[in-house]
Amino acid sequence: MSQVVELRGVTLEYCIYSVKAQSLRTAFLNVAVGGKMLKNGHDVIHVRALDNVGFSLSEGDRLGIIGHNGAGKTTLLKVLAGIYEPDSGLVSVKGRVSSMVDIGLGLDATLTGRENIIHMARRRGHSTKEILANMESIVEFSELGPFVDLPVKTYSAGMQSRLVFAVATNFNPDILLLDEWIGAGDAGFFEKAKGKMNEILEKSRVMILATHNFGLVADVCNKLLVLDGGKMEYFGDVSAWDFNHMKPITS
Ligand SMILES: Nc1ncnc2c1ncn2[C@@H]1O[C@H](COP(=O)(O)OP(=O)(O)OP(=O)(O)O)[C@@H](O)[C@H]1O
Repeated sequence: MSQVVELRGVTLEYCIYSVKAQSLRTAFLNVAVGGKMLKNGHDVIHVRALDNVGFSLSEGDRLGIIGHNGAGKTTLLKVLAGIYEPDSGLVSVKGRVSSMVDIGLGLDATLTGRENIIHMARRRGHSTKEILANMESIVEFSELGPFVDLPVKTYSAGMQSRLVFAVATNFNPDILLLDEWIGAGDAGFFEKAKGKMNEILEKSRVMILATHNFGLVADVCNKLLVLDGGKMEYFGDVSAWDFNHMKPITS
């Protein structure tokens, strides 16, 4: 089966400059969750958010990424979306990617919802003609009503989430990246979003979902990646992972 996504030895460090206060630096270095903190002789701290991550996904795979806060889930999705370049390693993603990774990143708060739809869809490689043909279905799905013609800075987090979700899922992407997409939005929209996700799951070649919701992973995904401090603790079939004891099932 052809590989749609392939990562090998992916490592990424964030540099935090000018961390001047010694107490803050010590606090950083002692933190229990998150990527590995490394300091140099100057006022710079490096956080290794991804450390030698490698896996491949084939046509039809649905990957769930789990891990503690700061484990590197969002960073990995950003690498897959092409938002970040890794410091080292190989990333190969074949196909049209649609991501709902960083809501703030995709939206311009000064523009209206409708204008943001155009911008987001353009960034995903769609033509103006294609976007305008899909505009009403995106607006309708977002359920923003008249708010769609107001600046996004007037939206709540849930409303922003609806808008990004409506664009991200409208065009039947080859590869769909979702980050805690269930976090925002009310119960009604969650049910609708779940239905929509199932619909596009049928059509997308690969879906990758980062979440803390183990039940959702067990329901929707066939593959699982467990990250811990930027390192891969497990990659394999969901059915071979014991979510209660957070370890592989041993027969
Ligand atoms: N922009 C940034 N600058 C510096 N460090 C960052 C930045 N973004 C993330 N990090 C650090 O990288 C590590 C991984 O963060 P990431 O957001 O990928 O984790 P996560 O698994 O998605 O966490 P959560 O479950 O809390 O959303 C953490 O230690 C975090 O502090």
